[in-house]
Formats: sequence, C-alpha cells, structure tokens
Amino acid sequence: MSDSLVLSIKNLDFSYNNKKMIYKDFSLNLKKGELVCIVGESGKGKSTLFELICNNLKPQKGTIEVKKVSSIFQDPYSSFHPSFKILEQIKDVVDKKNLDDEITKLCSELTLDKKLLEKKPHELSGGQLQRCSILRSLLMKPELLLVDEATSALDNIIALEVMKLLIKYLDNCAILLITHDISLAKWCADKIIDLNRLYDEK
Ligand SMILES: Nc1ncnc2c1ncn2[C@@H]1O[C@H](COP(=O)(O)OP(=O)(O)OP(=O)(O)O)[C@@H](O)[C@H]1O
Repeated sequence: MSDSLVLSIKNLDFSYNNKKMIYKDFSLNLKKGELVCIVGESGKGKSTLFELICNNLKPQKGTIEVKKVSSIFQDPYSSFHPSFKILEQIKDVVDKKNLDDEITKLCSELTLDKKLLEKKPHELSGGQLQRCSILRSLLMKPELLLVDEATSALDNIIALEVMKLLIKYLDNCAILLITHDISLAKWCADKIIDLNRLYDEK
C-alpha cells in the first residue's frame, strides 16, 4: 500500500454463511485527509464493512489493507468496560506522553467536563460517554477513524461541534463515517458510498 493510502480494499466479496452477497467486487481507497460517508438502509452492510476493516470478519475474496485504525460506535456503553473508571480505560490504550495536556485541550473542544473522566461509564449520560469515546479514539492518534452514527446520541449543537472537531482532525487521518443523515453526508463528505445503489447493481 502506498504511503498516502490509509485504507485499500480491493475486489472484496463477502457474504455471511455463503448466503446473500453483501459485497461483490467492492473496492475502496482512502487517503489521509479524506472523509467518505457510507449511507444505506438498515441491513445493507454498513456495520459489516467496519467489521471487515477491523479484521473481525474474513472476506471470501479480495484484500483489505489498513493502517492504524480506531472506531467510534453508536452505543458508547459497549465501548467501555463497566467496572473501571473512564480515565483508566483511556490510559490503557494511549501514549502517556503529554497526555494530561492533550486531554485538557480535547475535553474543552468536546465541551466535556474533565472531572467526568474520574467516573465509571454508567455514571455518565449517553451523550457524555460518547464524547469520552471520541476523546479516547482521538488520543489514540489513528490514521483511519471509523465512525458509526457516533453523533446521533448527541443533541444537535454538540453533534455539529463534534463533527467539526472530527473534520479538523482530518489533518492527521482519514475518516469513514456511517450515517443515516444524508444532509450530514452531503455537508461533510468528499465522497458518498450509497449501499442501496450498490445493491441494485448486483
Ligand atoms: N453475524 C451475522 N450472521 C448472519 N447475517 C448477519 C450477521 N450480521 C449481520 N447479518 C446480516 O447482514 C446484513 C448486513 O448487516 P449490517 O449489520 O452490516 O447492516 P447495516 O447496514 O449496518 O444495518 P443497520 O443500519 O441496521 O445497522 C443484514 O441483512 C444482516 O441481517
């Protein structure tokens, strides 16, 4: 894979249990600085694509090459262990150098009270915990950020601020964003992949 690419999917075929093909000869390249949105009705294969990229599923055909990846999911409670403080779970996965300064800066950009990081996940609201999940992902300094409907639990103003922050972060990585919100996709994406259309062509 060339230096500028962070994701290279070539001629991918995938089906669960050799039933209906979800992906047939699907290819996608993503470079640092690009934001690509995946749209499509429920069941079209959006989450499956993320599972394939994270190597949790194996394609029947084709290749997937990916650089350092981090994911932000719709349900933040599934991203954190319930028994440990959020800060401990952040420190487990990120480089400790300048961590405190970076946390302070990002918390302010995410309008997240830093004191909340001392709490356990269930003590936070869904929206607060989602911002913790975004914070952790950005601190990991991924080259590819997979974002699955991550702003849908946030109120509109915070969701917009979070999207702006993610877009700012594009200087350092590429973003693949799953969304049902076509107007959001049109607003922020360099390219939109519509899985409804992909399906029609099969
Ligand atoms: N583990 C599995 N085994 C068999 N079939 C599965 C499995 N996971 C998903 N599927 C099927 O594969 C198809 C694609 O599922 P996927 O979850 O990727 O869709 P999606 O576009 O992300 O949907 P949603 O918008 O509802 O999250 C669906 O028809 C689903 O029922």
